[in-house]
Amino acid sequence: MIDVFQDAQKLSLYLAYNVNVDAIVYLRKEHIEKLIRELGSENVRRRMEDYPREINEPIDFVARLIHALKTGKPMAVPLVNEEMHTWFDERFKYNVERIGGQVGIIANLLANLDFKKVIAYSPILAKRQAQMFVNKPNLLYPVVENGELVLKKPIEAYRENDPVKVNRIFEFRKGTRFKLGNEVIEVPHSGRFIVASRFESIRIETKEDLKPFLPKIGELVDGAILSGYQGIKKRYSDGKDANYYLRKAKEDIRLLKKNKDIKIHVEFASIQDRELRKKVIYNIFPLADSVGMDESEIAHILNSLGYPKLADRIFNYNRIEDTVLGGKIILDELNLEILQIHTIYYLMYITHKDNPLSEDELRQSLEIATTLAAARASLGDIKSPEDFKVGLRVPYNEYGEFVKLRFEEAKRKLRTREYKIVIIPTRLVKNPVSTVGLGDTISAGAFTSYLALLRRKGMY
Ligand SMILES: Nc1ncnc2c1ncn2[C@@H]1O[C@H](COP(=O)(O)OP(=O)(O)O)[C@@H](O)[C@H]1O
Ligand SMILES: O=P(O)(O)OC[C@H]1O[C@](O)(CO)[C@@H](O)[C@@H]1O
Ligand SMILES: [Mg+2]
Repeated sequence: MIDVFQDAQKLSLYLAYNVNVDAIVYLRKEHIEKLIRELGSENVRRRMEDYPREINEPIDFVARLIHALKTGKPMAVPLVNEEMHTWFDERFKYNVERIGGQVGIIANLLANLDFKKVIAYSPILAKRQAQMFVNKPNLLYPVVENGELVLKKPIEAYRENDPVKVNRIFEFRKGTRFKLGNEVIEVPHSGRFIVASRFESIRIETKEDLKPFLPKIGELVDGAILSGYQGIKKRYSDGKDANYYLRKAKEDIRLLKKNKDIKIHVEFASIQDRELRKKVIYNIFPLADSVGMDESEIAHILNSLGYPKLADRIFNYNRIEDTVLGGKIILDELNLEILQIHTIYYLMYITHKDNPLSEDELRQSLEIATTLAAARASLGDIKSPEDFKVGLRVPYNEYGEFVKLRFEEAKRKLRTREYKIVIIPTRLVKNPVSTVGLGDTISAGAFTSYLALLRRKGMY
């Protein structure tokens, strides 16, 4: 496995579009009970039934937070009311502020793992975000100067007037118990609840000056990891809309592939609005080779594709058989080369039978992914390739054998002949430093090792 990891380090990657500041709160029982007291347990319960899909007022936040705590599922809900900044800041002291967004997290991870080159792009780059990137020669931000493409360290490329985007992350821990009225709730899994800022000023796009250089950037790298589409809004006050930005996003992928047929991984993230979610899936997935997502997200996607019952089963029971079935549907309907699903207890790849990698190789790639996540969960951050070993010391979760058994059962029940499907149990850290970004870490490890394995076989 180490040799595959070493081959992956030789790769160069392009990343776009989101770099945020994650302001993290470690949620305690007292925080939760105080919020419930402030807003009233009956009000919270009622709003939980309404299931608000964006945060406009405090009760929306508390309702969705409690829902996430009750299910123990990773969720993200957009914050659309800028006036709520003060409300949050008066109530929470942020324990940590660190780089966030798929680009921010994956850029620092790959740069610290000594990958050959990481070109990280975000349409906004304020000083605060630039300072959070690791300062290493292999992590660069693309700018256009005198009509030429120049790759600079983020700290030399930030723009004074760019907005800073702060997301609030609520880290919750398994076993936390609190009362909602007479109901005692115990959090079933550790995870994170993201309050994702969605404001007019931040557009998910490649700025016009850089756009003509995307084919050149494609030539410079071995693959691209794209994410951030979840930040597109339905409509903007200047008349632009989601269709406009998605058309631009499709153009970007075509340009990146224009001079060299690089593989594209799309890291999916929660999109609450059903219409928007559907648009992102139908516009972007068909242009991607590989897609990664967590268990809430696969359920959301299946809902959009018209499989609400299967979606509910996956969300509520996380059964392997259902995930295999759902994964096959997504792989086929959107015609992906490979789909990677990360859940609390297992990681899964689904590809078509003709994928050049063997099942054993696909498993190795997932092993690298979970090892990196375990290292990050143990240490908080991966600072050097040496940290990989820390992940290797984390044991598989206690349901490891059960996972394998259930998978064999699922394969017997379902038609799987036309596919290669592999599964591994996660190496699960009991008391993670934080969980936000572990999925991004898994997907970066999985996709880059997948590319490295293809390259070994002369297939890429
Ligand atoms: N304590 C932990 N130790 C190791 N891996 C973990 C731990 N908690 C979660 N993970 C892994 O991280 C994944 C989280 O992915 P995801 O929800 O996409 O997070 P994010 O979007 O914040 O990166 C889980 O599916 C699981 O595989
Ligand atoms: O959708 P947004 O606002 O770019 O935020 C994505 C969020 O997902 C993460 O990248 C984790 O996957 C967080 O670091 C970040 O806050
Ligand atoms: Mg994720």
